[in-house]
Amino acid sequence: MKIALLGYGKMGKTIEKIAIERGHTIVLKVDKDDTNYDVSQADVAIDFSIPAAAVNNITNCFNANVPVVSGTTGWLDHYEAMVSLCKDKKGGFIYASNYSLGVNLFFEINKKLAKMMSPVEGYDVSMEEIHHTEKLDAPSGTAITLAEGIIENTNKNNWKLDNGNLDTIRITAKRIDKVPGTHTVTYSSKVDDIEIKHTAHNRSGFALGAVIAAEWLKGKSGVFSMKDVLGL
Ligand SMILES: NC(=O)C1=CN([C@@H]2O[C@H](COP(=O)(O)OP(=O)(O)OC[C@H]3O[C@@H](n4cnc5c(N)ncnc54)[C@H](OP(=O)(O)O)[C@@H]3O)[C@@H](O)[C@H]2O)C=CC1
Ligand SMILES: O=C(O)C1=N[C@H](C(=O)O)C[C@H](O)C1
Repeated sequence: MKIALLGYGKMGKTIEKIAIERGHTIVLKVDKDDTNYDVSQADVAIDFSIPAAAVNNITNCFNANVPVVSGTTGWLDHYEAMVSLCKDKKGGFIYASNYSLGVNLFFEINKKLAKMMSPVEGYDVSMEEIHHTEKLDAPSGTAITLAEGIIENTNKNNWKLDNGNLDTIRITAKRIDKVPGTHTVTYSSKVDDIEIKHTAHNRSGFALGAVIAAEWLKGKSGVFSMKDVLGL
């Protein structure tokens, strides 16, 4: 399969390695200030760039009729606009805040735990995410997905960074050199804590998931999620 890499930083380079190991060819690498590229030669594009570039890169893929796997976080105010554009152009689109199999299982555990905790009195839910110091967005996309999973299944109606009250989920974002990504959801009462935690040891899980998503998306049109790819 011919893959275009939109964004060639830490993730772009890890994805390249795994894609080549799985027999794919990288036909295009796009990095900073490279806005006049031609993606049409690719079977699938994979965007892991920066929040300010994601919308333009995804739009270019729809215009060139190339399905796109979007991993960049921090641009989700424009998600519905990209879904509409995808439908108008009959494109193929997957966005996931986190492509790793482990985190996608963790998302499901999080929703089940939220459902169990919802009727139980005396517990307050909060979240912590820890990432490397180069990360541009906070809270992480993964933390937002976890918060949405809790909101769907409890009486919490929003999340807040570094703040929270009875109705909201407090998310704390920490930046520590080199940390690939750690997410902890804690239900705290006066007598105990219940915690679930996912720790990424490196970026390979994210990258493998993105390549598997690209293999799955090739030749498809529509808007999909990692639940579709993994059959969860
Ligand atoms: N969904 C998931 O599973 C995961 C998502 N991510 C997300 O992926 C994104 C990238 O992460 P990471 O690789 O660690 O970040 P990096 O900063 O290492 O890489 C981003 C790259 O994009 C480049 N870039 C800047 N402008 C553009 C542009 N217009 N078009 C294409 N590329 C551009 C940057 O260049 P320069 O440095 O020169 O500005 C940089 O090389 C982040 O949003 C991160 O949150 C990360 C891991 C997993
Ligand atoms: O920027 C990162 O590194 C990561 N970003 C994603 C996010 O915002 O959730 C996924 C992963 O945690 C690594």
